[in-house]
Amino acid sequence: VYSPERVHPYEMLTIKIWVLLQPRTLLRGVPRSWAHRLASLQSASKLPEKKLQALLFPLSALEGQLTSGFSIADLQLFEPSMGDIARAERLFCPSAKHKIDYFSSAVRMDHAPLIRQPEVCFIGRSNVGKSSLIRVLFSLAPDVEIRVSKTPGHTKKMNFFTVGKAFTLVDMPGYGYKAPKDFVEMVESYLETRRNLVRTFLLVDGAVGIQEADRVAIEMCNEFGLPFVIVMTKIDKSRQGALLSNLLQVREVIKTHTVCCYPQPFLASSTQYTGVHVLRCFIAHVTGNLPLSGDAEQKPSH
Ligand SMILES: Nc1nc2c(ncn2[C@@H]2O[C@H](COP(=O)(O)OP(=O)(O)OP(=O)(O)O)[C@@H](O)[C@H]2O)c(=O)[nH]1
Ligand SMILES: [Mg+2]
Repeated sequence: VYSPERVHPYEMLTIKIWVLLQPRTLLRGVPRSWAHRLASLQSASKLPEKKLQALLFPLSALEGQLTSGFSIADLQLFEPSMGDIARAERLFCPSAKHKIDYFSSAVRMDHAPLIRQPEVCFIGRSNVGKSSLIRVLFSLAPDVEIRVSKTPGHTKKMNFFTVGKAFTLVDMPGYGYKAPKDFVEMVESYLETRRNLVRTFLLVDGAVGIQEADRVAIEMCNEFGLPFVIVMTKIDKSRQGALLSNLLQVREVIKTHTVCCYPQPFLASSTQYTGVHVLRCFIAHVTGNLPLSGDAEQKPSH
């Protein structure tokens, strides 16, 4: 899995976390050659503390830009420890007993696989970066093929991926511009009827904020009583000022127009890997695969 040519430089962070935290505990059960390779790659992962913090918790990096009267602490509710992050990473790492794989696709609900394990799905406008984010979430399982494209409307079906027996993740076609014709029939009925759906990730472009089509999607989540969470994507492309004002807009919408939305928006960049590790941890947590240690558990997590 960890062939050096295939590992993104920021994925080294995972390795760093693993090796720096309890190597004996965490690497127990990992094949010897693999453990050696991890250790030898560790030297390549010397991220300075501040950069590490910004990479893991991008909200914190915005702290300095905020006006008085508003603090990131009000917003950043999900703060897993490094140990939690490391444990979540293991779930995203395939092994002989824990296969991470594409499972099937569906264009209608009666074609959706009958899987009982907890499920999360990714929705958002076409081109917002759903498939790209899923691809980096699965970067520790490089054999899982996820197609992304510059052209909006690329993902045409609901694509199901299984993460061992732990959970399923669904990549959805986008809404808005170039949405597939059967989008409503496909995605709305999925959201309305899928019993094992434990969390919906609604992706919003960090550079443009919540658009009209997103408001419709939020309304739909409210109507179906779905627990959902907003993820702001492509934050590497967004100017800090724009990102900040869009973040405040998202926060306001969550406060005033949502019923079951997680109060914290997440920030992510699929090219820089920003926010990806914490998202893995959040997914592991909401699918019931990761009881959190310490502080994070005491914070609200509806
Ligand atoms: N700079 C930057 N580009 C991104 C990021 N995420 C996605 N992109 C680009 O945005 C484009 C669309 O990405 P996709 O992941 O295919 O978007 P999608 O939401 O799955 O789109 P549909 O399947 O058409 O609904 C691609 O050209 C990606 O390379 C990001 O975090 N940063
Ligand atoms: Mg897609």
